[in-house]
Amino acid sequence: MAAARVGLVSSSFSHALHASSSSTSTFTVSLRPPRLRLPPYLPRHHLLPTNYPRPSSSAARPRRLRATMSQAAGNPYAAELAAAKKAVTLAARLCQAVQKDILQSGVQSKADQSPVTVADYGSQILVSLVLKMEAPASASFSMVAEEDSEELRKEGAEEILENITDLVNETIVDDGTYSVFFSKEGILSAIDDGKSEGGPSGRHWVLDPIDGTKGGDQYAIALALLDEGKVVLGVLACPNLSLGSIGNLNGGSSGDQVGALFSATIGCGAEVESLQGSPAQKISVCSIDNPVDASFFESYEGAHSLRDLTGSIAEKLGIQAPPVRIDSQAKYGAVAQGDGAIYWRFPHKRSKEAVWDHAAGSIIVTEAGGLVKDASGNDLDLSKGRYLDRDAGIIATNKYLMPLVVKAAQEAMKEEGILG
Ligand SMILES: Nc1ncnc2c1ncn2[C@@H]1O[C@H](COP(=O)(O)O)[C@@H](OP(=O)(O)O)[C@H]1O
Ligand SMILES: [Mg+2]
Ligand SMILES: [Mg+2]
Ligand SMILES: [Mg+2]
Repeated sequence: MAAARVGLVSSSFSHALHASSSSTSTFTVSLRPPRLRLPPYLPRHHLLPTNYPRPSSSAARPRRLRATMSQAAGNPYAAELAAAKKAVTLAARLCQAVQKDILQSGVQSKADQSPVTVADYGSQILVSLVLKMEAPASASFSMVAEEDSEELRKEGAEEILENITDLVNETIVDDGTYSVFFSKEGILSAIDDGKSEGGPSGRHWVLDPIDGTKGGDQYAIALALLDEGKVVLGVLACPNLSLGSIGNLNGGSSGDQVGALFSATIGCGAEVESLQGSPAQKISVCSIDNPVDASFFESYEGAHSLRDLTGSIAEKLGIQAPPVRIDSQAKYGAVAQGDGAIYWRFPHKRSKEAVWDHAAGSIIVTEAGGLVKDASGNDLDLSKGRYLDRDAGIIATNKYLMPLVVKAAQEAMKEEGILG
């Protein structure tokens, strides 16, 4: 089989195929796709049609969705947006192939004891591949991504590495866009494409390959582009989130499409479409201005946010509706489309918040007309490297509620001794 080893700098497959050898190569381009089969314990095309519970307050009903033209018209980042959508859609396909329970069989523990799975690694590799193949200016490719190859290079990780390699190659063959084959070394090297430190100058992709690894039903593949220190686009693939039941507060009907793709580009608004490719719909945050009518989202995982504190903030605001707890940045998507009024997180300690946990979600909310601030009411600064430099807590809501929520949060934090 003829094959050319190439670096990931080509903007098209045909270009890549004719590229000369490079010692920095991370994958092999083959003239004939390899014949690969998923291991039997990794079933394909199996979806969990789950939905998060809808807020019970009728005032939290969102505005009707409006069909819009694609964000391509007049969008200076149209090419990057198209590449980002393609990247997370392909990664979502891999994630769907590896369902949660099966996914746990390939679980690795990171140094901080948080889990990372074959799907986290696989998703990160596919996003990096698609961005390098599709996005312009890929010669200066920089990506700040959550995972690295350290655990996979350790003794005992051979089987997991083999599973990831098979899974990634199988997904690429199934998709059919790229005739690319990853070796095990290529897999390790592609994961480490995400080691950039980001920062205030130049362009950096920011990726959470699976947000919500350790959680309930919801997870997201979250990808954003940072340009000169500002988030300029974000896409959020939520494979288990239902579309089409937005006005139905009792949850989705069996006819609902499952799999949502949120996207936003700076100055162009925010949209949602089906992961299977329905026309995009413009979205906007709700216009509730009385907190009594508001509902709020917070982490499904109790360890990720101080529930005593958020209970006290909710009480100060007079919020009647019970908390809606879901995993991942799907919460940002839910606020952006007006499913609820507020998303907040107040970590237990002043733990570091990673840029990939907020970059995509925050621009989707701000482009939907909302605000995203820290607990002191300051804008988030995602240009400080891999972690946010912020005051305790993150709040996403509309412009009416933000000052009220910040005030209540400050008071509650003082009472709890969290602020001096
Ligand atoms: N103790 C903790 N406090 C705050 N956040 C935490 C945490 N442990 C993990 N996280 C972060 O919370 C994210 C999930 O967000 P949420 O709580 O909104 O579902 C995780 O993303 P990953 O699943 O990508 O690791 C992880 O970055
Ligand atoms: Mg993680
Ligand atoms: Mg995350
Ligand atoms: Mg993650």
